[in-house]
Amino acid sequence: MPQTVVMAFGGNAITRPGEKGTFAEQKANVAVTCRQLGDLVRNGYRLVLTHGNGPQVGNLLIKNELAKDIVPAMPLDVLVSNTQGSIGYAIQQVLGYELARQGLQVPVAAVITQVVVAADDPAFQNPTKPVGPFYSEEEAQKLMQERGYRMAEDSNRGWRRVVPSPKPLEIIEKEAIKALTMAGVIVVAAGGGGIPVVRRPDGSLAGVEAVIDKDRAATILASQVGADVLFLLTDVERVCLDYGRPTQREVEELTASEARRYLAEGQFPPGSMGPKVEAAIAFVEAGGEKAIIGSLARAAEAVAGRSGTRIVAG
Ligand SMILES: Nc1ncnc2c1ncn2[C@@H]1O[C@H](COP(=O)(O)OP(=O)(O)O)[C@@H](O)[C@H]1O
Ligand SMILES: NC(=O)OP(=O)(O)O
Repeated sequence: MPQTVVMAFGGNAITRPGEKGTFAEQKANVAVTCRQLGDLVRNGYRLVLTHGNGPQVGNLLIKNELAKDIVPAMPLDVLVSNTQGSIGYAIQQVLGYELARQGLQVPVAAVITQVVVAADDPAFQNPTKPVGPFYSEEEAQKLMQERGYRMAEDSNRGWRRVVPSPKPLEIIEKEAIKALTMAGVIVVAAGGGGIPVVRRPDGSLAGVEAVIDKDRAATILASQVGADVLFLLTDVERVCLDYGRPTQREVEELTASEARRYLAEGQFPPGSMGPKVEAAIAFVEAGGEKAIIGSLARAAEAVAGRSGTRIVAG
């Protein structure tokens, strides 16, 4: 039975801090990982990909506001769907080309994915998800005063706008994603954490203004496709303890209970590394073989166990 692998491409790794966020930059960053996936495919792995959208959806919010007197502004759930299309398109185009270059003809398809959240999730009153560009503290103060934005520091990298990030509960298109995966298609699903929707009493769905964390959504995706390994790929090679301090040190392996302890100690911020560690713990505690947090640029080495931080049961 071939192994199934879920890989999450981080939004801040698709548009890296300091980049403008052009589509060419996003494709170039995605290509670095796609070039490394040929061996996985050749060795018979089933691949399910997902991706973040923090920088990208935040940039759409800015466009929304700058053009609001010219064209209608779109709600945040629609902007998330836009990023599923654009980043899904980038991955489809680049991965299809890289696999073909290696003599592998494997279909790649992005699925517009809705993810159910709870209407009363406390996250709606406590926005923590960083989106859009990085600002100086002075610029952030100005945006908070003049635009009423909620802003927060993002892992010592600068200040960013933050939006609600409710807990993902269910992937609506799970059957389609699973059927395509079992048919040998490389599926790009739950992009940007999924389009956040709530289920009304009559069973209908309605979009809500939020950005779900893609690492948390990746855990649900992994359990629904029966993944053996979950990769959370970002722009650092490993998880660190005392990150940003003189005593900073990388960690190669953590048991779920060690990771949970460090999480409780505040080692991993809620808007960046925290959700990755939470997702990794949830995956292995739900029976997954291992979760690996590593660099988008060193995916093959992470698969081979030569890079990344492994979170294992125990
Ligand atoms: N303990 C830690 N170890 C490593 N990176 C950390 C840690 N705490 C915070 N970070 C930050 O988390 C970032 C990755 O989270 P994030 O930017 O949200 O990822 P992505 O958008 O790629 O999924 C790293 O670039 C780093 O700046
Ligand atoms: N939605 C989401 O988790 O995006 P990032 O990967 O950019 O945080």
